[in-house]
Amino acid sequence: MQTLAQTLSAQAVNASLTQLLVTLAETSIAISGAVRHGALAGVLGATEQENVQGETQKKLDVITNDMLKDALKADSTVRGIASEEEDYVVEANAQGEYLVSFDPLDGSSNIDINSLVGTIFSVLPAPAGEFNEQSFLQAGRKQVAAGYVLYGPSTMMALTTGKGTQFYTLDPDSQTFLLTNDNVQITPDTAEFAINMSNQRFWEAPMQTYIADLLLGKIGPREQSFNMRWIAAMVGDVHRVLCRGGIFTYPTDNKNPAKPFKLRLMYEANPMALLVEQAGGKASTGYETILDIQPTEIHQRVAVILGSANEVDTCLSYHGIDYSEEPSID
Ligand SMILES: O=P(O)(O)OC[C@H]1O[C@](O)(COP(=O)(O)O)[C@@H](O)[C@@H]1O
Ligand SMILES: [Mg+2]
Ligand SMILES: [Mg+2]
Repeated sequence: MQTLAQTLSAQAVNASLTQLLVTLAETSIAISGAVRHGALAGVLGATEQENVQGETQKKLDVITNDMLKDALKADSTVRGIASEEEDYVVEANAQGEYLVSFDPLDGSSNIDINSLVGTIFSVLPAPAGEFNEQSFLQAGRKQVAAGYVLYGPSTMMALTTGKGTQFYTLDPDSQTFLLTNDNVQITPDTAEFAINMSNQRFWEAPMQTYIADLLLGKIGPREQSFNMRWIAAMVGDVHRVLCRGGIFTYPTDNKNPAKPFKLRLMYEANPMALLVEQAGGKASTGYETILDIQPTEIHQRVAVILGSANEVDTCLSYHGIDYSEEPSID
């Protein structure tokens, strides 16, 4: 089986991007070790701190953020970083060619129940000149690489450098990632959806109607039964979609009108959207293709609808309807 470096070489990925991706892979192997030790290492539970988004930080949020920040600052290819757990962008090396945005621990509410968590990352080219937040504000389409590492029963990495999406599995003996799927393909059709149903009353009309039709199953307009899954870690839900198809959404809601979206564009939606598109799927907000959004700030949030291409299209067709005139779709 091919190693990560061998696969990147076969893809003609340049030396500096290869170096950066190896740094990310090696750091995630160290994170995998920290996660595995769980309660034995005293890394479970919350800190006293909040991040810039007002969320209480788990100990592992802080530990994994520091591991990635230290490793990336020490990598000469990195110009700067942006993280869910850092209020502001962090400058790294003046000569660095790349900007890395990351969610060091996705699904952190799962950590104390020993359930799925992961790390999500996005790599953008560093613009010439001054380094600041503005440097990161590039559409997701500009990403030169994106991926996640899932700390599950086995540790797996999904990665794209724009040449399809690949899966690697961490060999626990050699502590190296080995290529286990060189061409991930999302089935275009699906009978499985993922959404946090507890927010139903807060959704906009298009999502209310779309999900209601899925729930009607064979007696509804879709004339088929749909199953539901929700891991509460985007990294786990998107991994399932990449493995066996499905539609995943965290839609707009009005639970808190000041915060209509949950997922973060730069280090959750964009990298996942690139992985999904590179595997033949689609990713949208309902009104706009995620990878075409022009970001306005590093911690901004967006609605996300992604997965099997035909099912995403069906969901989007509900968003084209004027619900003030017509409350339901035939
Ligand atoms: O708890 P909810 O509302 O179901 O939200 C789950 C979503 O929140 C997230 O956990 C946010 O990620 P963080 O753990 O990095 O904050 C997503 O991964 C997941 O899809
Ligand atoms: Mg997250
Ligand atoms: Mg996180």
